[in-house]
Amino acid sequence: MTVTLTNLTKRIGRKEVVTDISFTWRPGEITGLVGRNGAGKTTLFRTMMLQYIPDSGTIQINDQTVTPNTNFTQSIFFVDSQDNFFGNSPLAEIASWFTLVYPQFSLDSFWQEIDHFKIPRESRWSGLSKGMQATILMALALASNVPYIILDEPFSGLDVIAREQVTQMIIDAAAEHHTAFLISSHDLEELDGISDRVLILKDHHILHDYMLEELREEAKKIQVVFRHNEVPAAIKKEGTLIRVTGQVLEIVFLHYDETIEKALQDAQPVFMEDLPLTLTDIFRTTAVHDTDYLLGKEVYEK
Ligand SMILES: Nc1ncnc2c1ncn2[C@@H]1O[C@H](COP(=O)(O)OP(=O)(O)OP(=O)(O)O)[C@@H](O)[C@H]1O
Repeated sequence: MTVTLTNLTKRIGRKEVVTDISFTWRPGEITGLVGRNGAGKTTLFRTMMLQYIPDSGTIQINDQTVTPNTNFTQSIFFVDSQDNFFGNSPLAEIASWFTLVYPQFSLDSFWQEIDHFKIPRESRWSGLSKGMQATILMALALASNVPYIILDEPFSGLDVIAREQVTQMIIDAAAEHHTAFLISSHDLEELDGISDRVLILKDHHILHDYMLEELREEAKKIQVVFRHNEVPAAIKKEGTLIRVTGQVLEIVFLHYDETIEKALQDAQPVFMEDLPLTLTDIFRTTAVHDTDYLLGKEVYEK
C-alpha cells in the first residue's frame, strides 16, 4: 500500500496555502515534514485527509483516488492536535470512540500502552499534561493498527523523557509493524534521529525531498578558517555558509565532489575539519537562501 499525492493545491480565501504538492509515501517509511511557521504543514495534513477539499490535485491510496466518501480509518491515522473532540472526556470514552471508527482498533493494546506509561486509566483528556496527551495520541495511533500515521508536532512542549518515549514508540512501530509515519516538527534534532526522509516545505510547496542517508553520502559539512579570510570562488559557489564564529566558517556542501576538494586544498586553509551533518544544518542551508538571517556573511560575500 502506498499513499500518493499529485499536484495537491488548496486555497483558503484568496491565499494558496498548499501549492502543487506531489510525493509518494511508502510503507515503513518515516518521513519528516519541516518548514518555517506558516509554511503549510497542518493545512497539508488537513487537505490530505480531505478535511479541506483540495482545489486541485489528487490523493491516491493504492492507486485508488480518494473521494469525500473514502473512509481513511483502515489506512491513515490523523488526529488534529489543534482541533479534536477530546475535551474533558475520560480515556475510556475516547478509546471506545476509536473502536467504533477504526475497524482494527485494539483496546488491549491501547490500555497496555497507557499502563506501561503509568497514566491512570480513569484520567480525563483535559486534565492531562502535554506529555501524557502526546503519549495517549501515540497509543491511539498505534492501537488503530493502520499502516500510515500522520503526527502533527508530536514533540511540541514535551520534556526530554517524554520526547524519547514518543520517539521510541515511533521507531518500534516502524521496525515491528512496518508502519509509515509522516511527522511535522520544529524539533529537528528529534526528527533527525528517526527520519528516513525529509520533505522541506517552503512557501507552501515542497522545496526539497531528501533521503537522509543518500544526502549524507553526497553532502559534507566543514568548519574552516581561510588565510586572510579569503574564501575561494568555487567554495562560495558550491557551498552554503551556515554559521560564522569569529574567523571560523561552517560551510555545507550538498553535493561535495573532487572539484570542491581541490579548491579547498589549493586554498591551504589555516584550519579545516569535517563536522557531522545534521538535519538542522540541512534546514539552515535551505533557510540561508530563504532569508537574510545569517550574521557575518560579509566574509563570504566580499
Ligand atoms: N482556516 C484558515 N483560515 C485562514 N488562513 C489559514 C487557515 N488555516 C491556515 N491558514 C493559513 O495558512 C498558512 C499555513 O498555515 P499552517 O497552519 O498550515 O502552517 P504550519 O506550517 O502548520 O505552521 P506552524 O509551523 O506555525 O504550525 C498560514 O499562513 C495560515 O495563516
